Amino acid sequence: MAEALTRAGFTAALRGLSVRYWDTHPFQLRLHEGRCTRDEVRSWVANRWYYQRCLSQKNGAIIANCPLPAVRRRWAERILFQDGRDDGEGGLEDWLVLAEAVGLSREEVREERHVLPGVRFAVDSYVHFCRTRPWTEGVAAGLTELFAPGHMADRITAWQRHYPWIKPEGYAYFATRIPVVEGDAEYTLGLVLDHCATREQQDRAVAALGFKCDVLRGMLDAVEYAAGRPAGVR
Ligand SMILES: O=C(O)c1cc(C(=O)O)c2c(n1)C(=O)C(=O)c1cc(C(=O)O)[nH]c1-2
Repeated sequence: MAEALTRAGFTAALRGLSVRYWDTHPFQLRLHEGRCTRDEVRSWVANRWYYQRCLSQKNGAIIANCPLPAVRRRWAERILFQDGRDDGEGGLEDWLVLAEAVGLSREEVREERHVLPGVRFAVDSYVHFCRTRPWTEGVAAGLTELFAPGHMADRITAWQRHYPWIKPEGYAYFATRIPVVEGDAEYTLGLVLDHCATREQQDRAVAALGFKCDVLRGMLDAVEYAAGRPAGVR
């Protein structure tokens, strides 16, 4: 087996996957350039709901697979972030506010009426991955958060410029998430660097992050394919 990478080398291998992140996907480019219709913006929001609503289940799976109390304790904060401490609080609630701000009803989003098969398959495979792989790989898959903050900030600027019809309260999710995501990503990177010591573990962590990039891009492939096609003939 090849020698383990240095911390710097391993970090560079993980960060190098930024080229596979979803910020350069054709749908994402169109969305940020203001070339999406209202229905396409709504489709992105309604489909992304499925990802949001599965995050706590995949985080629960990582916790279930992790034998370290300190890691479990910290990871549990992510579940509270999405689910809130009570009904009507947390990231999922903020996502429903975003849904309403783009003209969707809570019911149609919650009932997953617009969730496309490809999005379901991609997100379900992420949850399955975190259930069945060692916790270090589940954690490494979450490292797309290293690439997310700039992209999320660009999204707010682009949407405000190009889609003035979106109600401003819709941005609450991103406003709350952006300051948290950087800290989360740095913590996660430290965990992966500390706990993936052999070359084999390091390679698996890089592969996990690559897999996660595919999950995100797979979601957008489905949304882009469905764009402009009436339901029923997709
Ligand atoms: O808006 C985005 O572009 C974006 C991307 C990602 C990501 O890269 O997976 C996450 C989020 N947002 C996010 O809000 C979030 O809570 C989140 C959790 C995770 C994860 O894999 O655990 N990714 C992301």
